[in-house]
Amino acid sequence: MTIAPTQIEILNRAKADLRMGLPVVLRDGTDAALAASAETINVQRLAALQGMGGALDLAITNHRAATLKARAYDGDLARVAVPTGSGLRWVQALADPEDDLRTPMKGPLESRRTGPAHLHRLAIRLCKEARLLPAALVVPLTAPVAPLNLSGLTEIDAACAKALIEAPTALSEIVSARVPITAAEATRLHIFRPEDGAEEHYAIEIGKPDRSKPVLARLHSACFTGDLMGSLKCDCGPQLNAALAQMGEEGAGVLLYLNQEGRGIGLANKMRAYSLQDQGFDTVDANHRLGFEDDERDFRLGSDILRKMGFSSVRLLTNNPAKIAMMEKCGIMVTERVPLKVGLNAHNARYLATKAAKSGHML
Ligand SMILES: Nc1nc2c(ncn2[C@@H]2O[C@H](COP(=O)(O)OP(=O)(O)OP(=O)(O)O)[C@@H](O)[C@H]2O)c(=O)[nH]1
Ligand SMILES: [Zn+2]
Repeated sequence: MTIAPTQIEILNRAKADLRMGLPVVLRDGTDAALAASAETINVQRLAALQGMGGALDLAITNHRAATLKARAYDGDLARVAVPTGSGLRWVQALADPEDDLRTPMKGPLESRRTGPAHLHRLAIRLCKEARLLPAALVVPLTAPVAPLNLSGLTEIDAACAKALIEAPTALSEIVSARVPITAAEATRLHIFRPEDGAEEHYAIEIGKPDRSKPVLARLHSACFTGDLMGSLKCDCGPQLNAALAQMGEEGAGVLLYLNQEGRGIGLANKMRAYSLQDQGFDTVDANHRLGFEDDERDFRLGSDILRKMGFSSVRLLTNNPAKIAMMEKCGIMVTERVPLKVGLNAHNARYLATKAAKSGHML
């Protein structure tokens, strides 16, 4: 063991760099590129990337490309050539759909069809991991680009990074303590910390559930607006309270509070999605216009925490069949689905209907 950072630590540094607007170096064998977030880059750094003389691309997902009517020759992504002289506003208008309806004609956009796209794909993935808009500026570092002083920039080995991002995150329990709550006085809160330095996740254990029997369980994804503000746009707050109340009544249960805000896109992007919903798009289309999949969550976290707590089978409080499928795939047996139908109101009726129609949620 040396004191030098591990690949996973370097990867996390890269996410922080992207959030600050700093470019990172991506290397894969002889291929190398400089990548930066389209959302956070500033005028000076954009000018520096343009001054390198290489083929500067804006990498966007196929979903964002479809909205912009840009060709996605790489399947899941498009490499849109950044025309000489384009400024920060051009880049931001392509990355962020906020003004799409006001200024619909952004083109003509020219997508690159030759050359490799794997570093562009990784750059988009890193932006998503950093909870930024999934749009990255990418410029090759191979000749004929002007030599650049890269000292101090975080350098990532692409193959390593890809494997690390795809692997389930290892979590360990840091601490647990008694927290009496309205739903049940006998409640403990457990804190689980991922080894990659990312956000912690919580388990609320009610009573002392028998580990040899299926436990009444809920995998609840963080919803700041619903859980804390009492937002009427979704059903999260009432679901959270109803689940805890049912566990309290039965005297046992476990609610995992997973920090996957906005189905894994982060609160800032969820607010962008809400702004699009105010323009008339539904919850799924809003995610797509931003460049995301409908659901970017990783439910492997949930099965890992349950296993670490000694549970192997659950009675799952959910209306989402994807959660059941994922639990079973990850080796947690779902002996029963317990429906959780609360919180319907005039503001969230369309949202819930969309989830039923497009994401297979059970009404
Ligand atoms: N991107 C996005 N996320 C949203 C929106 N509305 C709510 N969310 C998020 O959706 C997630 C809902 O989480 P859950 O209630 O655990 O999951 P679910 O898929 O609805 O499944 P069940 O509630 O178990 O039936 C939370 O992370 C919310 O922050 C939206 O319009 N867009
Ligand atoms: Zn919510």
